[in-house]
Amino acid sequence: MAITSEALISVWLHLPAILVTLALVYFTRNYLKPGAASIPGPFLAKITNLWRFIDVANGRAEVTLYSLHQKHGDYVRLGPNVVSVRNMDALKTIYGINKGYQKTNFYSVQQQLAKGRPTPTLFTTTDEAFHAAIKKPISSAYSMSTLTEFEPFVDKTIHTLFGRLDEFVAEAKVCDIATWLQYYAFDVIGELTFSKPLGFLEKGTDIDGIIIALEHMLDYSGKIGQMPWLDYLFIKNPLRSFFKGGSTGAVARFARARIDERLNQKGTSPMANTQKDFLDRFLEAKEEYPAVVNDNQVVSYTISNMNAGSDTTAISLRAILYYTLKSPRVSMKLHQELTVALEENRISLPVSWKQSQEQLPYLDAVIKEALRLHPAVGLMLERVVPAEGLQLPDGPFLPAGTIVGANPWIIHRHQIFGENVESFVPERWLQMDTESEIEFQDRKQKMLRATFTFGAGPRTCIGKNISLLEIYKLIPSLFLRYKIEFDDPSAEWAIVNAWFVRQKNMDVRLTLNDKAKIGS
Ligand code: HEM
Repeated sequence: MAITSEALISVWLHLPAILVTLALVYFTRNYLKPGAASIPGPFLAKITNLWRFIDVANGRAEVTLYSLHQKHGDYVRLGPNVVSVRNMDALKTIYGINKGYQKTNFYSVQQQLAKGRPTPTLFTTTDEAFHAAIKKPISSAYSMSTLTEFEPFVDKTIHTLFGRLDEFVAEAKVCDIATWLQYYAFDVIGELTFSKPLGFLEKGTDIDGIIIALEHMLDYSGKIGQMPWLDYLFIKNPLRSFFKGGSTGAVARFARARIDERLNQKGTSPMANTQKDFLDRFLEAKEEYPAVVNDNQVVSYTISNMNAGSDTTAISLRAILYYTLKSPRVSMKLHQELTVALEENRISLPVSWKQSQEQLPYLDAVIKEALRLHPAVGLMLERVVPAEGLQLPDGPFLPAGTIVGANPWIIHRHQIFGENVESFVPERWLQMDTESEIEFQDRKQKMLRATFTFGAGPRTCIGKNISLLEIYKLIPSLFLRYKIEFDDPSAEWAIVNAWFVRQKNMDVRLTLNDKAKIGS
């Protein structure tokens, strides 16, 4: 007995020394992680993920990472076991088809709870077999060929947006266009998914707190995703689930309500009409693939649409508008292209998808350039190195389990894109006087291959065509209908990188361009 208490006292007396020794062992093991150990990076990042947690919490992680890559080259160590990659050949492997690189637990943190259980979606699942199974039944709904079927939904929302913006014109009021573009993006995705806008444009407000809930979810998962185990202390804490019922997400509530409505009004649903929305297509998938698609999976598809497709589109629209307005030269060139095309009846208002693709090459360059300079996603698209490991070109061998990936903000500033990569130069997407057609196509293909706006590989954005439809129709229509000027031309927008790099403070004044009459 006496011996036991003496031992306990001795441990107690030496506790600080024991803890310090354990911490030293832990940090040293982290520092010496095989493979990653020889990659440069901030000292603290080599011993703890707390470094990247704090960096992301500070809200401009893409800026830190860019300067680290400028300093260290193609590979930067961001955590004991985490490597940011800028080498294009390595990225071909990491995001290659059938290469076995799975998403990391960064994505599990984004899985919302339903009845206390995390529900993986198309976007957030880390299980590749499950991903393939749930993608197959619905991938055709997102194909290029369905775009024209979705176009009337987009037209409808553009009309509603213009109705609201006209009120700012009539009252000569300053318009916070960043917010109205977000309302547009949310209402379009509501229209496309449920044939029902979420009602943001009509009410001019954040209905049911959906936008703020999504913002909180992104703030949380951007940070916590750097140390995913923290999720089990906070949102996925079993005690919290027990006391709070364990369901998260205003978006999920909205989605479930719309699905219940649809199931209750069978026969009068848009399925009976010619215009099929996403929900119709998901319900068709349920009939065709009953073993994979049940009611919960239908809800999950709709949530993926809303969570992945609304903020990202709003951010892209804001970037296009901001950079264009900030450059009088670009504004003028774009304005000229649009007004000439309208006068010659080559385009209508709203501009159709087909017209935007065939008649407006400068618009295309402007959009590509804005999405290059400000991709919506601002953290690494993390993947886990599979069993065979990864030999980095001109770098070390990384063993299985190392977390690797690219941040679109870094790749988009690669020398492949030419000079002045920090500047907004749409012309880099057009043929130069000194360049033959073949040379131009070659250069353009290289830039397109290095474009990560919509991700890359088997987990690339399924909604890319849909968002391009929303963007390529709204932007030219907006510039045709309105003369848009910043209220304070010298003011800068405010940016926060919380996984998605959202912007605020874009006050503009609008005047009506009388020549551009909107069609029905
Ligand atoms: C400009 C707008 C958009 C941008 C910038 C964007 C960006 C991305 C990116 C970067 C990824 C890959 C994420 C990763 O690898 O970690 C992704 C995946 C995804 N996106 Fe988008 N997205 C946009 C619009 C949309 C829209 C409109 C929808 C739905 C209608 C959508 C649905 C999805 C889904 C479901 C995934 C997961 C795909 C999979 O893992 O198979 N996105 N998106």
